[in-house]
Amino acid sequence: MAAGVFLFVAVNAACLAVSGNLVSGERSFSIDYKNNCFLKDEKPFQYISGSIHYSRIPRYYWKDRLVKMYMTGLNAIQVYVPWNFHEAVQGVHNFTGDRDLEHFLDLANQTGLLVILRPGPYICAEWEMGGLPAWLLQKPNIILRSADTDYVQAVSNWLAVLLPKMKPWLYINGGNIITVQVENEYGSYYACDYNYMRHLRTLFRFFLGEDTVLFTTDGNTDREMTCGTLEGLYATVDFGTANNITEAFKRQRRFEPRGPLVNSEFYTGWLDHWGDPHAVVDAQKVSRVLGEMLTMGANVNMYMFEGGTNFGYWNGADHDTRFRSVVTSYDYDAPLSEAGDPTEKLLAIRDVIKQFRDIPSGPMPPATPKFAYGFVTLKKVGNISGLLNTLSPLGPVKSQYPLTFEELKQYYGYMLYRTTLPRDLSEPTPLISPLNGVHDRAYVSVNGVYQGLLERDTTLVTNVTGQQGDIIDILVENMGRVNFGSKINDYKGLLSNLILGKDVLTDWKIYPLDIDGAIAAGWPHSDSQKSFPAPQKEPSFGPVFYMGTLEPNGLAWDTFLKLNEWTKGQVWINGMNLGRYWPARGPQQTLYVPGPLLRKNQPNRITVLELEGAPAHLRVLFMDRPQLNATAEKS
Ligand SMILES: CCCCNC(=S)N1C[C@H](O)[C@@H](O)[C@@H](O)[C@H]1CO
Repeated sequence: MAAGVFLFVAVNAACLAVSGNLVSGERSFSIDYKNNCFLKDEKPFQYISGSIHYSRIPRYYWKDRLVKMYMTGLNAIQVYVPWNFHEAVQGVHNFTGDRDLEHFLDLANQTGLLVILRPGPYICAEWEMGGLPAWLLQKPNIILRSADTDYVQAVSNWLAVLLPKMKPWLYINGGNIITVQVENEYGSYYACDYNYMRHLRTLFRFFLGEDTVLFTTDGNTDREMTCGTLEGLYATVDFGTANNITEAFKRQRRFEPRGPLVNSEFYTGWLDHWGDPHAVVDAQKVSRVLGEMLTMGANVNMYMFEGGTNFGYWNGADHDTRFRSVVTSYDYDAPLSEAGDPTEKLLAIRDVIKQFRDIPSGPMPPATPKFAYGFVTLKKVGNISGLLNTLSPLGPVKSQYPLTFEELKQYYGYMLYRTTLPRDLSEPTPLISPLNGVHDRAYVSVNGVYQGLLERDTTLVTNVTGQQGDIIDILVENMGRVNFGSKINDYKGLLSNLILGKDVLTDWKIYPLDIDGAIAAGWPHSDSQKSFPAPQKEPSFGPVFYMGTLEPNGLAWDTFLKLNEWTKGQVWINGMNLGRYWPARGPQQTLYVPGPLLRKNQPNRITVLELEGAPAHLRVLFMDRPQLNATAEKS
């Protein structure tokens, strides 16, 4: 070890065994600024933690993942609380089923895992709008993550519900939550609003008490640490394998001269956007750098340890040079795979942890069984244009100019914008969004015949032909709201007018689409006695629904759905929205299907919305392994 590092380690080495004067049986968790460490019940404590997001794992698999993390030798887990997962509708809170946070905390407690809680209210996390509920955008000029009064009012109301639920779970109150993070990498946000952070500190202190260890996490620059930290909140940093550890912790020391070294997000992998090559991080590098940090006595949380899945519409997006939507899989090349399978990376990490603490004896629980159920051939249900009575039962909202999703109080999924052609268009005529106002993709049909698509930032024109009075349908897809940076106030739909040739399109009928509601109510399978288009096997174009049945075989094992030669769309099985598929763009080629979602002895209902083009064979394939790193050409 280089002399410089040795000196840094010597100076910052975690505290030696000190014994406090704890009243027997009293629990405490605090910071020892003299000896640079955490104290748990007055004894030195170094956490070795991993991030796991309950919102990305079906409830029935929570225990499986937690036990594997415990058997790896972790003594803590780190958990985000996505505000929008629990308050989809303003004022209506849901903590049941897959949202039963207290059950998750209890399972962690039973498993012997402490918890580092990160309730935000903003969490980033490649999660839809960084966890903020989209209904905040109903105030047109709201300044998110600031002292904006409407934002602060909504935040205060939310934390007044969440934090009292969390207080009994604090370690000092008999639970397993040892520390609580305030906001998330606030220093990376443009606002740098100390009044906002001070308000959050007041709220967290009010609801959680004076003894709870509150902290912040920021990325590795001085600006981030300057705007992200606040007196009374312990400043921690995050960095991955590419960073210099000594430099990173020196930056933490500039803001926390004394106290434990903490890397709150040690990146074990990375995220994928549609169209990216699949991100991977070398397992040996991860385990080596982990060992170096633990040797320094640092507290480390590995982000992610178990990534899981962005089911439904929960994926987020980034917007640096352009809008880039995050894929459905949150595998993250993490030590536990998306399906919860231990990887070589996990075993390498376990070998490192063994050098620092006893790890539980006994076998690592195996991967859950996977089954290749094989091919299912679907049949066409119909075009969206022809299904509006089912999908938009309340009918359209009429407006001279387009309205956004938020104005119609529909926050996720798809919306249909309909009007008529203002004149004959015998020649292909450009349809454009001059202000780049298509958020995020628009699929254009005339009289039900698909014409082409528009895409935010990248495809701003498509050609249309038809006759005056023909019906033009524009299906707009919300691809997930930006979760990082200044563009998180990410309105969806047609944000500005569309120009067709020299005409501004007006007099819209706008159809909110409740596809998930219709499918949950049994459509289209419950209509199976109704006649559907003849099952010709022909390629089709534009937004079309298909259905099929995976016949039961007495097994309900994990499986992976591959839509080979399909283009882009959404899948539901037995009413559950599995998320988006886009093999044409990749890198993800399969969707994770959790086994317990399937029925062993009844037909499993498959519904697919293909947005662009389905193959003539109309087949989908259930495989026994994932494929996350290929584009269609290479698959
Ligand atoms: C491409 C920009 C990514 C910005 N997010 C960053 S740096 N990250 C930090 C953030 O705190 C965490 O929630 C995750 O979002 C993580 C990336 O997985």
